[in-house]
Amino acid sequence: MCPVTEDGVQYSFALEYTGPPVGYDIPCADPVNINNIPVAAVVSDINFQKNITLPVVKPLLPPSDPSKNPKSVNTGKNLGKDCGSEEAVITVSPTSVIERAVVHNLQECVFSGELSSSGLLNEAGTSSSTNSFDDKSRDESLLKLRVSNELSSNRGWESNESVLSSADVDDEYPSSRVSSVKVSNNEFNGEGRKAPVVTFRDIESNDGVGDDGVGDTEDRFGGNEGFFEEEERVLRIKPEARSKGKKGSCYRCFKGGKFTEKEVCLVCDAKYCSNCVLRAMGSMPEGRKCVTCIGFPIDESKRGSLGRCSRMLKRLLNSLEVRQIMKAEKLSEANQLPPEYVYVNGEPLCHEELVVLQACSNPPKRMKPGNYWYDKVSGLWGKEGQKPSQIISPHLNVGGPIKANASSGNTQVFINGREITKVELRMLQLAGVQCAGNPHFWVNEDGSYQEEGQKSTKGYIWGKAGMKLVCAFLSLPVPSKSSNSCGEQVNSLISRSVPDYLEQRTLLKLLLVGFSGSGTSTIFKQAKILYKPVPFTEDERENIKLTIQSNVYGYLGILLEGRDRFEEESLTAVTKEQSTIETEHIGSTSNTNCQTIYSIGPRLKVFSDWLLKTMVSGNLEAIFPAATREYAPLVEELLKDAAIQATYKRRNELEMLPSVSSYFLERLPDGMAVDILRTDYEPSDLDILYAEGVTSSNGLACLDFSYPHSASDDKYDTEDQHDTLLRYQLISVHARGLGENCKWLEMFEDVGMVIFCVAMNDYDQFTVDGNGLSTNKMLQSRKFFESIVTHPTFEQMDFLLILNKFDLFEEKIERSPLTQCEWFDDFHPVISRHRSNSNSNSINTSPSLGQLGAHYMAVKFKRLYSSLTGRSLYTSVVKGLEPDSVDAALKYAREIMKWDEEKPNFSLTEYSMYSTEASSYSP
Ligand SMILES: Nc1nc2c(ncn2[C@@H]2O[C@H](COP(=O)(O)OP(=O)(O)OP(=O)(O)O)[C@@H](O)[C@H]2O)c(=O)[nH]1
Ligand SMILES: [Mg+2]
Repeated sequence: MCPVTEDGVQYSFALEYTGPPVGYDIPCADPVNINNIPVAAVVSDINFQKNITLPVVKPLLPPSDPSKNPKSVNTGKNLGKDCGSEEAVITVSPTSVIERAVVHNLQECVFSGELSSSGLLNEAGTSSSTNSFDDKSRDESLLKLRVSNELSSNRGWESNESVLSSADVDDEYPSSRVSSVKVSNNEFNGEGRKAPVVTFRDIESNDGVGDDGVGDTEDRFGGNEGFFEEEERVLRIKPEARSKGKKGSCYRCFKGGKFTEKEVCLVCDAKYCSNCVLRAMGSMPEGRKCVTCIGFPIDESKRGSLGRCSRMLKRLLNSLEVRQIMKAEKLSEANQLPPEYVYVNGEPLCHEELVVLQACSNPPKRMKPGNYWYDKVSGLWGKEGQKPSQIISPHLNVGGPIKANASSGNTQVFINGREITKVELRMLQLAGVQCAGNPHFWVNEDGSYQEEGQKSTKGYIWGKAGMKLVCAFLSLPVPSKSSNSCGEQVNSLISRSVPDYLEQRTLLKLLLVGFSGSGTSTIFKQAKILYKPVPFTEDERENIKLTIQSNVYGYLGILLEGRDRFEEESLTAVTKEQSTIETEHIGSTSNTNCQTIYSIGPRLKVFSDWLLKTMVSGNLEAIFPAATREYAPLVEELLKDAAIQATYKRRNELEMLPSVSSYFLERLPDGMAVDILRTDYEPSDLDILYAEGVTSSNGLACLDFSYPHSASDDKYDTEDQHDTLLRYQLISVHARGLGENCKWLEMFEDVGMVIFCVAMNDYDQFTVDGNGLSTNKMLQSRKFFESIVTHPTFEQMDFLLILNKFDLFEEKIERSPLTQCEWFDDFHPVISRHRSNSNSNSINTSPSLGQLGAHYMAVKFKRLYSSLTGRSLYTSVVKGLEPDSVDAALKYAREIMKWDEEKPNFSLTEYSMYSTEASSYSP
């Protein structure tokens, strides 16, 4: 049969794999399925001059390539296009799957090549077969496409397309528009050594199809059961969208440009503007797909966006419709992950195995096509070549036996037959497991372990206090509560008709870092208060209360010290004055019992001396909280004493008194923090936020949370129901906790984004650096920022910069110029106090000096970041301790992560535009 096109030129295709043999365990008994041949490539849309699109091949995650970014893959697109010749050579890497082969404008094409026993297309004529995966073979290989032309005449794809574009909203799916692949595997034997010929045949071109192929085709397609016989299989090929309009325009009306908001088809990537989307996608029984794409599997790179509604749809449809469409998108059969795309311990899954895996009580999160390893005894689960990412339900009968090198460990320590990674070894060591002598451990799902060959349990890995934190720090999983039910009821699970795909929850990690005093602990506490129904337990509140009370004692101590100093200074001044008077009036008696405004009575003096002595000796913590009860009346008296009040007025001279102390010391109308020191004191949320030392200042803190659904989210349309299902983890780690040269950062490689905090009011403050030199705090913050953003672990990571403490900054910049920091020496704002904004009628909308400063600072960091990484930095300003401000910043972080998932749909300019737009100062 001759493949023919509209222009009368006939083509035949030969696809050959000419690279070195590579081994993928695709069983050869598997029917030859073009969807499942891991040849590699990444060719998207090869357009020959004759308007033929040849195989569209999507990357499958290579076994040891954690690269999540499909953009990094060479698409070979231009190669095919520019070539325009009759033979195109496309460079591909041999670790991908031909997902779609689309033939436009042509009625049939033949893919000829050979499958090796490992299921690979191999150089035609040779029958090499390899089962082992050889690293070298992963190198770029060549895939040859040959096109030869003969003459013929027939109608082609273009004429189809005109039918397509007139498709009406509720049109039934026109099966005539389905192309099909006819796979002939009669030459295919069980060993796969003989070259099968894969024939692609457009359904309309079947023998005897007349010019008006549409009606014919429907009949043919309706009755295509007959095609599924032993000898031949007919498979659908996904439609490939091509816009006739200019680049970036709507695929239906050809209007608009790159920046027009568009909805994307999950299958063919066609993009429609808001005027066309409902016409092109109809009632969306399987979610956002063109009417013509219904029934086709989705583009795997879009799996992450399943069920995540766009703003456009929310505008166009009512919420019930949106919910139904999103539900259909997640649940419809055609959209489910094809089991054969998931390899577990080197074996592709079958349908039942995938169901078992997804329906178990603790399933892998967000499963995507790829290669995974699974330790059935402990339930440890991870991507091939990587450390474990999760502990799923154990004892599931899926995939093959685990391989020793499954996680590419090189520690010579084994768990259930797998050589563990360095991080796991570190975890074992921290858990107190003896790892000397290259032991082989047997670890059960409850964490109990024993050495192979021995009977007694030596201990419990995750049982030790603090192990959860250690694991969180090392980004290692811990057993979830649901995973320790021993033995899954596999059979009953298989019989569950619909696996609960909705429950595929994921944990998105946000790493919060910043230089000392930048406010990370405060943001962490804010997140707790904002997103946890019970932010602090009774015990925690009691501890916080004690912390705050001891802080206030600390402030009091600083005041008392100050008072001593001021009193002494005054006395010296007075004595000096008196001695002058005395010399002037010789013979008068000297009076050493001088009183100053800083003097206190003897009783208070005794108490003050005792308190200072206790504090200096570091015993305050010990006598606390007894002190609160016993000395409360004395403290109250002290705080109200005129001498202390006078000292407090000169607080700017007390370097040791942190500015936050004003919050606690000035909270009452009578001026001092008396109520705090009472035993019945209950700290408010704001007290907790202001309190120093509530979260560990050295180490690491983790917070698991979900963003609650709030009314304001609806208003701004930033939230969708699905988000309340997503779990997030905020990991706060102190600069000190990262070790020298941030060496611990590599433990956070699986975080979704990094939030970096900078205290804006640091610009005129100094601190002593590691070399004992006094350095500007902002410059130190910048240095820390540089080392984090350039750390190899975070190469592809998104960064959100939080410019913190705007309230303090705004107040400070009015009296202390920003140029005090040498990095900001070119800040010369032009302030017009009564300039009206050209965009509004309001008077005096010009930004304040603080706002200009914040914007300037954001730009400085953005420039620095892009010069270091070539990427754009997201920024957000946190106004102060009001919850709304931190809430906005953390929700912004969530939005960024959402965009990240949809990144393939964004162009760089669109993306960076978002970042600039969204970065705003809250005032
Ligand atoms: N006024 C004001 N104070 C803030 C803000 N954010 C944090 N603070 C205060 O700044 C001080 C330091 O904040 P922390 O959150 O402890 O800073 P950190 O980065 O954890 O600091 P270390 O752990 O000590 O390195 C605390 O007393 C906070 O109450 C803010 O936006 N406005
Ligand atoms: Mg802290």
